[in-house]
Amino acid sequence: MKIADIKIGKVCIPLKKTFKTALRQVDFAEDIIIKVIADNGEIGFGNAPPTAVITGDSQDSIIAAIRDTIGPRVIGMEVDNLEQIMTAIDTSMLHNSSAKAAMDIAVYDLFGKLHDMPLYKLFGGYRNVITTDLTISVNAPEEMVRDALEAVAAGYTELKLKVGTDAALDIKRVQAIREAVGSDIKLRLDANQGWAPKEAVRAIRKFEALGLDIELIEQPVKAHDFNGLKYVTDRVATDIMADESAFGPYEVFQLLAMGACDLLNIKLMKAGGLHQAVKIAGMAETLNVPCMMGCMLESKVGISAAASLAAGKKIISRADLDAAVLLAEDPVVGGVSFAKNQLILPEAPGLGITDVLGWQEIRS
Ligand SMILES: C[C@H](N)C(=O)N[C@@H](CCC(=O)O)C(=O)O
Ligand SMILES: [Mg+2]
Repeated sequence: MKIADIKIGKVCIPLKKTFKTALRQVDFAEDIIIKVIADNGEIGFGNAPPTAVITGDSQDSIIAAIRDTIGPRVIGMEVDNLEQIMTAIDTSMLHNSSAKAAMDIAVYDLFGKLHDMPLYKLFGGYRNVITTDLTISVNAPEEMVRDALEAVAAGYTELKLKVGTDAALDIKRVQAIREAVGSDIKLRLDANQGWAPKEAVRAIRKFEALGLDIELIEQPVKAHDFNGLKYVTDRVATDIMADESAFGPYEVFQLLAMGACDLLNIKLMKAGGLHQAVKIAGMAETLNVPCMMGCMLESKVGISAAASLAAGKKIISRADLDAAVLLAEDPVVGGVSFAKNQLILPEAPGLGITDVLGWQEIRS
């Protein structure tokens, strides 16, 4: 099976509710979706949501990288030569991790189809169901309480609260939500780089003093500030997770060598795809650093790929794979299915995806 053609398209899906973090606010998920077509007609699906504030990748940069640089490198290659294709993707250009991830996901989908195996089994098959949290956007405390209660009523037992806009208000937000949802619901926080290191330590010690029982805190400080992240990790009892700092395997290696965090959030769009994410999981497992599989605002193509890796690997013990349920519509046919807060992995080969409805081809 050889890679014969690559088609690039996009979907634009409204969100059920405005998504707000300390970094950005959005009402639509824009997702570049590629179809990598093999010479026997089989299609591998991949995706890349442009999340410029985190990855630096825009819609135009993703399209250009796939069309002009990464795509031409892999056309004609044998899907069975997976390692060679992955090297071609990785060495095709610097950065552009989202475009690389799209190509990597589509090639893995084809590889699974070629070998008639679902991707989660190919990655180790540790489990076939995973539990995801649901993200609560940062808003006024009353609105966040309403959203949190709605999520709990819908069956979510783990909530990821977005904070990081104002430390004093963040304390009120988290306190109000803990009071409303009770002690059985797991609360994790994501500051999306919003605090300065000392401010983070003060806020987290306050959460601890108030007995708010926070499971973990994601990315308290700026992505590049590894020393600041370590400063926080060393001074609080609550577990600290690196997200934006833990970009690809090299950054993760540095963070782990420094002991700068307690946990890692792995995302395919930061790592550059499944192949690189496997390297991160391997380093984490070696040092017994638990991982969460995360996502951007993306369609079920990327969520199915991320869930496949998370289900495959024991060290990926947590999931923030809620993007597809934040969308008002699901244009993806097949892939993971949802039952309340659980993602059920498909037994069909590859990602188990057969079509993406409303996909508009981009021609240049
Ligand atoms: C969607 C997911 N729950 C999430 O919060 N992901 C990112 C932010 C993604 C974005 O801004 O599109 C995160 O910071 O963990
Ligand atoms: Mg995060």
